[in-house]
Amino acid sequence: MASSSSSPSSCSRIVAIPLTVEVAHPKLGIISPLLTNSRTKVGNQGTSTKTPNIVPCTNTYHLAPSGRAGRPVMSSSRNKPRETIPVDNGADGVEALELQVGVLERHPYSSQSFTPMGGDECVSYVVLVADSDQTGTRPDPSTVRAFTVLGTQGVCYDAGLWHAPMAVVGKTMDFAIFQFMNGVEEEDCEMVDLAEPLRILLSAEK
Ligand SMILES: NC(=O)N[C@@H](O)C(=O)O
Repeated sequence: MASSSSSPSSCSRIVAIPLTVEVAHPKLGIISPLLTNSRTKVGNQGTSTKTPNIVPCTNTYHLAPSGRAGRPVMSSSRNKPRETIPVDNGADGVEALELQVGVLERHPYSSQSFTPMGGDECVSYVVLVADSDQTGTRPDPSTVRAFTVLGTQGVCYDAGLWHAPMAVVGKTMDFAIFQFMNGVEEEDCEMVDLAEPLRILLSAEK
């Protein structure tokens, strides 16, 4: 996993908002059976509804410098909660939580999807995404957007979208992760250490 540092702009808190299709970044997909469309079909003898192609499964390893092909990889992942800091959010005196994020990553040639296993309707993890800066090689911290995500929602980072490593809050979460990989470290994942951590404000509500 290749990493380098990036100097973000001055660091104020970023408020995380609930993830919905209306507010999601164009390259951030949501995986949920509640998101149906004209392609949704009834199946399994009428016991299921199935919606195909809900998020991209991008593989552009043919563009990778090594020329090594990407192959589909399905992983399981158990994630412990990240440390959060109780803070006064200054608005109505309600205690909130602050999550600090010091690293952003991207998968230049593959989408990456996280599908919870056994999640519930509580806020269960935090997703951060950012666009690249003008060089195209670093995240632009001024574009960071933060979302709280329910344990019943999965997410998909499309190829090249900068994002924080999985940040579970509350209780341990299990995910199935789907992506393409070719085994070349810097082509599978680029990681950037931020000069100062991003401070994400989470509501203390469940
Ligand atoms: N995206 C993220 O949380 N990390 C992944 O790159 C991984 O390999 O787990």
